[in-house]
Amino acid sequence: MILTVTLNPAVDHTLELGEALEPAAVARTDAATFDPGGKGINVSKYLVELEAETLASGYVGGFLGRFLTTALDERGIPNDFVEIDDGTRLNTTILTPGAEYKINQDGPTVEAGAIEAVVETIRRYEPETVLVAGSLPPGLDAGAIDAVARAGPWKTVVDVDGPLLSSLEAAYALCKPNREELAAATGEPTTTVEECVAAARSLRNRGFDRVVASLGSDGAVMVSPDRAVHVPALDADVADTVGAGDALLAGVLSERHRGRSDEAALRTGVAVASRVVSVPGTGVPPFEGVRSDVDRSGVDVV
Ligand SMILES: O=P(O)(O)OC[C@@]1(O)O[C@H](CO)[C@@H](O)[C@@H]1O
Repeated sequence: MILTVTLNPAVDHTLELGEALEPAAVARTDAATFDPGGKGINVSKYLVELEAETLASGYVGGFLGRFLTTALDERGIPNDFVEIDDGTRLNTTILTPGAEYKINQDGPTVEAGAIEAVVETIRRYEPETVLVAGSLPPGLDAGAIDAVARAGPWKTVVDVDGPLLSSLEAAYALCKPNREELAAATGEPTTTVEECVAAARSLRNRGFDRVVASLGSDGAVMVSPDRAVHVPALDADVADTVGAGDALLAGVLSERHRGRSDEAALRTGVAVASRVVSVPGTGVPPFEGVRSDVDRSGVDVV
């Protein structure tokens, strides 16, 4: 099982507007969705669609927390969250013709000692892999993620921002920075694919067995102990990019969990991400035909 931990989940509110946002004018729309979100939760949503065994965990609280777990139950996403007193946040995406605005709240305060309750939940399910993904809520620091990684025999994967990535101290099976996070974590240039591979190699040497970097329209690279592979992006009609990195990670983790090669895993990740960018917000599009997208994708060993 791949158990995902989202320490700072969100309800994703996505609004599509027919025209640009203007100051001091009321914008109106009938295109609005609410999705259970946060990076680990999204990965679990995509893993279910890829028929991989998963469970979503983390903290929830308040009426948005209740909405989130109810929505996951209704959508058949296995979940077991720790309840906290403060309320789960609402994150907003506004899509206008040609522009994407994203506003993320800080989230509820969580006491440092509360990480033990999440660790207890993880232990109950004996997962092979644990993914910790997304921002930390106020009250927690990198030590909480290291505590999860050190608490059991599972492989731990992380998808966190650059400064947090560089302050982790435990051993990790994989991390998935985007281009900016890779630059922030290493202080190295990441303009070209070759520079991203070099930066990913130096990040590998700091305690991450594999580094998968999502590079937007340049696709993605994976640097593992013995090689580096690059898969270019597939053509897609992009509604928005929210959740693209989570989709890439879900594709990679599902295939690696099935014992497939790094190339196969990265090609699947890129194919899944190209599906997810075609729908607004963090809803799950149909994944039929994703295998033939994988066959269409190229791969270079770099
Ligand atoms: O504020 P964080 O935790 O960094 O990111 C949260 C978030 O933007 O990430 C997901 C998309 O990747 C969304 O579901 C969610 O709103």
